[in-house]
Amino acid sequence: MKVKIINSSSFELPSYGSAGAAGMDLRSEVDVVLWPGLTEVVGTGIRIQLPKGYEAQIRSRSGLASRGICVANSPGTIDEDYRGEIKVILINHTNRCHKVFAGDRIAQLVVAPVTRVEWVKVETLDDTERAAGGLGSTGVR
Ligand SMILES: O=c1ccn([C@H]2C[C@H](O)[C@@H](COP(=O)(O)OP(=O)(O)OP(=O)(O)O)O2)c(=O)[nH]1
Ligand SMILES: [Mg+2]
Repeated sequence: MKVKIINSSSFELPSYGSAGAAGMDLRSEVDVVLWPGLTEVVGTGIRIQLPKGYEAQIRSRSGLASRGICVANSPGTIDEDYRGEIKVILINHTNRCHKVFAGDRIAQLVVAPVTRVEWVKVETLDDTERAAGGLGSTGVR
């Protein structure tokens, strides 16, 4: 997949953390402080060109999420036609400041196929057993 490094040539590209990892770990390009309860948009220093028919999802790393540092819009959507810097919207759910240093792995990028549909306007939809039941209609436990 094509990647453009925005600033430094010694920049470490996102990489898979294990042989079977679904996501590549994204690194912060900057030092930044995440204030308690607030979001911060954090640059990763890369621009990418997704293969046709694919999107990328930005997801939290569980190790950080378990300590209250999450991707606010997880999964963030990177469109196939986006050519800007990949940015990670982090939120600090804790009551303390959290420091991110340049090079820290802050999120993960999962590349996934996209399905697109076209609308067909109708008057009725096929019946199902569920019908309009939702929001816990099958029970909560
Ligand atoms: O976490 C994210 C989410 C989005 N983007 C970039 C890539 C994506 O293709 C573009 C638009 O994202 P989205 O469609 O989620 O945001 P929007 O609020 O609908 O903005 P737009 O009007 O630009 O589509 O912003 C990021 O860099 N990080
Ligand atoms: Mg959009």
